[in-house]
Amino acid sequence: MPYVHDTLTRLAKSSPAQTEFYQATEEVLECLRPLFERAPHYHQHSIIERIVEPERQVMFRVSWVDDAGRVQVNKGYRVQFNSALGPYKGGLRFHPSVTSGTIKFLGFEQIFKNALTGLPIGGGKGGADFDPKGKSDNEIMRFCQAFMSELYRHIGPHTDVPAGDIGVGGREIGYLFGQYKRLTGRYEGVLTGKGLNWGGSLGRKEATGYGAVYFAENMLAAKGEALRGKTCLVSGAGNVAIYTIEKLYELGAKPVTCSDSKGTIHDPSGIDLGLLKQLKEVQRVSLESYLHEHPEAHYISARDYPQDGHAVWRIEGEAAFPCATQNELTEADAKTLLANGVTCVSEGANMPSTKEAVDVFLEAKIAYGPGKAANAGGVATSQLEMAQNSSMEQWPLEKVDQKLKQIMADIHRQCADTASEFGEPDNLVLGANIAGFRKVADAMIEQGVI
Ligand SMILES: NC(=O)C1=CN([C@@H]2O[C@H](COP(=O)(O)OP(=O)(O)OC[C@H]3O[C@@H](n4cnc5c(N)ncnc54)[C@H](OP(=O)(O)O)[C@@H]3O)[C@@H](O)[C@H]2O)C=CC1
Ligand SMILES: N=C(CCC(=O)O)C(=O)O
Repeated sequence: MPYVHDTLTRLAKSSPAQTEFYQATEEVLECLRPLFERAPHYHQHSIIERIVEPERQVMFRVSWVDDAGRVQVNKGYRVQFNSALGPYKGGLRFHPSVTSGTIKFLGFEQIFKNALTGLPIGGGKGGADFDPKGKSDNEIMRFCQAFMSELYRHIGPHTDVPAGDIGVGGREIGYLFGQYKRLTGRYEGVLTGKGLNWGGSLGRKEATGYGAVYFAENMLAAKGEALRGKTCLVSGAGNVAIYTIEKLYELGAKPVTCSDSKGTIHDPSGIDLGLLKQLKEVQRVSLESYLHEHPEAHYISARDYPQDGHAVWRIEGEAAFPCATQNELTEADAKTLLANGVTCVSEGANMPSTKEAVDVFLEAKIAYGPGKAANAGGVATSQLEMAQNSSMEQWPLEKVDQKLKQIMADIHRQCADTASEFGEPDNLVLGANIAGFRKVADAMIEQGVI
């Protein structure tokens, strides 16, 4: 299929440093080969040449003053990747590792993730190389105000609606929203993840983690199994990890790990969720403090991680939920997980498994849910927040959670049905990529060459 090969070759040449973006596009395009053999019209419309190019990207300087009175400068980004299905929708990531390539990979994944939700939202993403760690609330506020002082020109409730991601939680959304309102004079649903008493949706904070667990439950149900009684491995200790752990407990599973950039906690009796929330949502401290209350737990410092992987995946468990960051789960980790008896992996993070790790999971035909399907509960509930904002309502939590459960079941069904349609019933990566792509590509064709 020269079409796919030529596009990938051109991408590799045009953006050699954007390895994560290339990784994300290579996975999708390789999955599309059987589709293009059945439906050559996508080639005639040059769809993949178009879909791998963002409709728009902005990069901007963010200057702000720290508490010591020093001027700081950061790079800000927003990629408005594809609006065939609706206004651009995707998070903002504040992390020192953010580059334009990071934002492009996240924005590209978002296109197909948002398509799978069945909701009218396109794909976008943004962020900055700003490190929130160790910053005072006032410094976070001044950075968010400076960041939004440029971003507001490019977003709106019917144009582009950002939300949270790594380093951007409720606090940051509040400061961003306040600055948007000050600059535009408009109170509107331009950000999601807002405060519950000023336009936020009940259930949004929990949605990504809850959704990843619902997706795992759907995958296991298809195999006549369930999470109840299973020992579960979770990475990360932020928004997605915390609420993944919360829902695992609710379904009768036992999450025994969590991790941050400094190390991993393994608590064989089960992670103390209340303590984890206190450490991470209130005190914003390292996981090492977990030991003060639970000296019987084990702490593995990041300095002692295996060379070829991460400590969390070397611990015994039955189901794994990577909820930290991209490429956190290597081929060696995947092989160890399988050897330890893991039969279910549901990705809360975006692209947490390396290509080689994905191949190991697919080869083993375990219940493997790729991030663009398994972690779509966050963006789906963000769209539910947009719907509430536009009708000036706030729905009860039960209604939001019921919709979330149904959306995750629908996503699983689409992925499973499409995988079977193309002869690989256990390959939800294939199913997710083809099902998401078809929706976007068909809309692009109907909307003309733009
Ligand atoms: N928030 C959302 O709505 C959604 C988020 N996601 C994805 O989920 C993942 C987690 O996001 P979220 O929970 O929101 O972010 P948070 O900032 O709340 O938490 C991120 C967690 O991952 C850890 N982490 C981040 N980067 C690294 C790294 N390079 N090495 C080791 N640990 C790391 C952080 O540790 P530390 O604090 O030490 O840096 C922290 O514990 C990301 O991949 C994100 O893109 C996907 C869908 C929706
Ligand atoms: N960070 C998110 C959430 C995006 C959103 O809620 O608009 C993601 O889907 O990766």
